[in-house]
Amino acid sequence: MKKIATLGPPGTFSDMATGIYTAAQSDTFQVEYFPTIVGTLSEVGKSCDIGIIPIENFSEGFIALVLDELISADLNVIDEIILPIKFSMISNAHSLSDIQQLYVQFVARGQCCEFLESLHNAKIITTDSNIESLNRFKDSDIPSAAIVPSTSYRKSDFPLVCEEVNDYKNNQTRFLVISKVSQPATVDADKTSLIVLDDNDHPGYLGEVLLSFSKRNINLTSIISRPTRKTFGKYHFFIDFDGNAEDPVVADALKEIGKTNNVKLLGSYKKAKSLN
Ligand SMILES: O=C(O)C(=O)C[C@]1(C(=O)O)C=C[C@@H](O)C=C1
Repeated sequence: MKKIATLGPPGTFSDMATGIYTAAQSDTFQVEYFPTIVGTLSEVGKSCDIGIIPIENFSEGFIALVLDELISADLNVIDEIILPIKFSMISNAHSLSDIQQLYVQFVARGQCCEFLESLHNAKIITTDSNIESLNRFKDSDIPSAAIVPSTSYRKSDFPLVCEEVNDYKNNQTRFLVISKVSQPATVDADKTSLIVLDDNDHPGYLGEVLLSFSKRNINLTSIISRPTRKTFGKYHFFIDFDGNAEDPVVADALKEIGKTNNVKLLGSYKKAKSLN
């Protein structure tokens, strides 16, 4: 049976995305849980065949540490999933002003800023996953709280619950399905991801790359830079675009870009439907 790596403990949003992915596959999978996002990613191709990793939140943008891992690791993107994200705050205190400490996952923190700003007395403790936040809160013996997935608790178990504490009602996170082994793109693959590695910085570097897409009428869906960490002013570019790398027009664009740049093709896959 194939093994699939995801962020644990069970009940994280990553686990929910994993459930959606596995339900749509003909293969059966055994889910393996890891305590951190980077730890999950690093098990892909080792103890696990594939992994499900959050890559982008609707309001917070891309998760930098995932982008950085994709630059250095040799991994392929084979699918994506978009999930609605709703958070609640649960507490063993009776009023917000009594809360002394609050557990929140480091990406979730940025999605609940307005609510967290309103808590003046609580020390904020960041965690690696939303279910770690839940478990550490349950173990605490002082007035505490946690920001947790809205599906992860029973309201009647806690004296204080605030629902939908996420800043944006329509909050969503995009997850990537990652594989060590490259797979032939499915026939319905209509989106491609790549990284242009900054090995050949020169005037017009980015402009030339963009021109290769625009003159062929290829629509970019995102472009994001990450520093090379070698010197200021040098960046790698992550580009997502509509189209399959095997489509002759796309293949032609990739060939042109590859002549003067070091391109890391991450893969072509079926674009997930946005939940708007
Ligand atoms: O902790 C979880 O529940 C996760 O699956 C991680 C994660 C993330 O890091 O983006 C997933 C979705 C939300 O954006 C918040 C947390």
